[in-house]
Amino acid sequence: MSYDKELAAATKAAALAARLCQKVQKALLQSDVHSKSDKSPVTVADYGSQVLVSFALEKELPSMAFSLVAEEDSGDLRKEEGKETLQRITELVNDTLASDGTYDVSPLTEENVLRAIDNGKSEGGSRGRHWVLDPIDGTKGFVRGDQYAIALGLLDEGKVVLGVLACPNLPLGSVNSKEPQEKVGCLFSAQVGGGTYMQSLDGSSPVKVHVSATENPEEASLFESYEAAHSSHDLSSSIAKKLGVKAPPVRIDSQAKYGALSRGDGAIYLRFPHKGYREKIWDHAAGYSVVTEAGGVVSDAAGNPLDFSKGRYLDLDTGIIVTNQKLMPSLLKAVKESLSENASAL
Ligand SMILES: Nc1ncnc2c1ncn2[C@@H]1O[C@H](COP(=O)(O)O)[C@@H](OP(=O)(O)O)[C@H]1O
Ligand SMILES: [Mg+2]
Ligand SMILES: [Mg+2]
Ligand SMILES: [Mg+2]
Repeated sequence: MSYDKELAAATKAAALAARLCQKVQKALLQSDVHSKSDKSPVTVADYGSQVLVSFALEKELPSMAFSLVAEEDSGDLRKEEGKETLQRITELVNDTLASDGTYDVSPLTEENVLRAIDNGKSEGGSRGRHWVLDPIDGTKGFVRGDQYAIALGLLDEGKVVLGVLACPNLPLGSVNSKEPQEKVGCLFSAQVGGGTYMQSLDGSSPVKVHVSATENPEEASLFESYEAAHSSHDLSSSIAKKLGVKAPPVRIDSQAKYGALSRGDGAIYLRFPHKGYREKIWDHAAGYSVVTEAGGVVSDAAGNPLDFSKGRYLDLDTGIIVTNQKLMPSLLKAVKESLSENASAL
């Protein structure tokens, strides 16, 4: 089955949301950043991006039954203290729609904005189709001025069938390049059986990308979270040592890691959250599609495939690991050994 229409819609939606995010990141105000009940940050751009993706998907695919599993909800914006933030989001969304010009619509009201955010409340699951959205993945990176991604995937009968990653700050060349890179802004797109393509966010023609073909861990560079709170740097360093990886780890925020891996900038991505953390499907669905269609393999630390069909969370055994087919067996072995020796690192 082809998902061409859905992929085209997802690409448009993510690129539109990226415009809003870029504008906000350039002039981020202290008042734009808030704290959620779990203490994690959320900004006006996370909400604005979710509104635009939800809006654009409905416009582009009016006949498709619409279900969206997305990270943000409107709870805090409906409170008295959220009023000003809601106004600012509504303004940003309307400015972006007007300057983009694709959709000839009257400005959205605050109520439209709240409803568009709440479209993302779906529980997902193993039946039918569900869009899966992280409107800004890597909010901490976004706030710091670093990497982030707008990550949009589609589930069909519990399987990820397409993924789009818009990475506004990712260089078009390798993240390992020693040269300063002026050209930034990449969009990765993939559909099941169709390979992975990268284009520049400002609209160059897509080129097919592949994961690194290296069989030699000594040559493999390794990605992990910038934030040590999101993934144990100690554990990945022990795994890297066992494998013989020579280069220091490359730390970047967000699913931009999956994008960079899909074009061979590095060969391994390790993610080991600290005990008790539950992974959400929107943190991985789009990246999973982009990296697997480029020839990569994604599994949990026990070597099991990821199951996106169980609702908003991924149930998995300690951590997520990504690499190419050749390196996976030795990586799994190193992961198992390191986990048994360093259980306290999590
Ligand atoms: N304690 C924790 N352990 C692991 N992941 C966490 C975490 N707290 C937040 N996260 C997730 O890590 C994501 C960012 O990943 P990375 O470290 O690769 O940039 C966040 O996405 P958001 O930024 O969308 O909230 C969030 O879902
Ligand atoms: Mg978040
Ligand atoms: Mg995220
Ligand atoms: Mg997010």
